[in-house]
Amino acid sequence: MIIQKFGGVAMKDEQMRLKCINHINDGLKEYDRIVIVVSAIGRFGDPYSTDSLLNLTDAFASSTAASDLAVSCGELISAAVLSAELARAGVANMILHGIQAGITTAGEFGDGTIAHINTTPILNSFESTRCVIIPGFQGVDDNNNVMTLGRGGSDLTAIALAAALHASHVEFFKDVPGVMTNDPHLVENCHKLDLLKLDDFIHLLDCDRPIIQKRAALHAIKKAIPLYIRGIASTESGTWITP
Ligand SMILES: Nc1ncnc2c1ncn2[C@@H]1O[C@H](COP(=O)(O)OP(=O)(O)O)[C@@H](O)[C@H]1O
Ligand SMILES: N[C@@H](CC(=O)OP(=O)(O)O)C(=O)O
Repeated sequence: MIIQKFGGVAMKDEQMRLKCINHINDGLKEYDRIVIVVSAIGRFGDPYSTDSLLNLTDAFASSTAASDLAVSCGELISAAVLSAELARAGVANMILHGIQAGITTAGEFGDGTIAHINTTPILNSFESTRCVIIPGFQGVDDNNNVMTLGRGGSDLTAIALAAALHASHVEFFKDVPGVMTNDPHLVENCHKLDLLKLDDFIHLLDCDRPIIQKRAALHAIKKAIPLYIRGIASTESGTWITP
């Protein structure tokens, strides 16, 4: 089993999602079961992106629980869109969301942590499909309230699921060909790294827009989960990050 994570940029429009579907089909050729973790579609300004949902009303400042419920819908919409487009492409799949996904959170609304993952619903789903989609960035707390995991939290969803399900690794699909020596959108003449240790990777995440969420990478270190970061639009090999 592998986990494939598609972020907001990979999911941003139908053309990009066709690339996601190709990567999912490639994954299904090689692995018997795939868990797909998706983030909300697009970035600020796109209607169902996390930032757009966060800005629906200033009143969210008065209820972080209400804010989390609204913002979590971005990942639900994204999961539903990908599920339908996969089905249209002939790829059988199933979505597990909310309480169905078995992800229990703790902590504060807007910045929760994953306290526990009950893998039974996902494992049961694999009896009828090889492809399970989980909306990232969220879980439900002990009172069944939806709670989000902090910005970039779909990365944590993906890595925590890999640990709980004993997946072989997590694949991330990005708008860059892999992990570079620096953020290529900020620094010229960076080059791609082929192989990296998690302990060295963590130092590349102390920036405004890290390639994956630092909290997620720390979880990968704790649980010894290999990561593979590659370009959504390229066939060239990406970066392996190993424990
Ligand atoms: N060392 C790095 N190598 C490559 N990209 C980096 C690096 N550091 C930061 N980035 C940034 O990470 C971005 C990809 O992450 P992000 O946009 O969060 O993806 P996603 O949509 O999957 O969440 C790149 O566009 C790049 O600007
Ligand atoms: N959509 C959430 C969670 C996330 O991880 O998104 P992305 O994978 O697009 O960075 C956010 O913007 O914070």
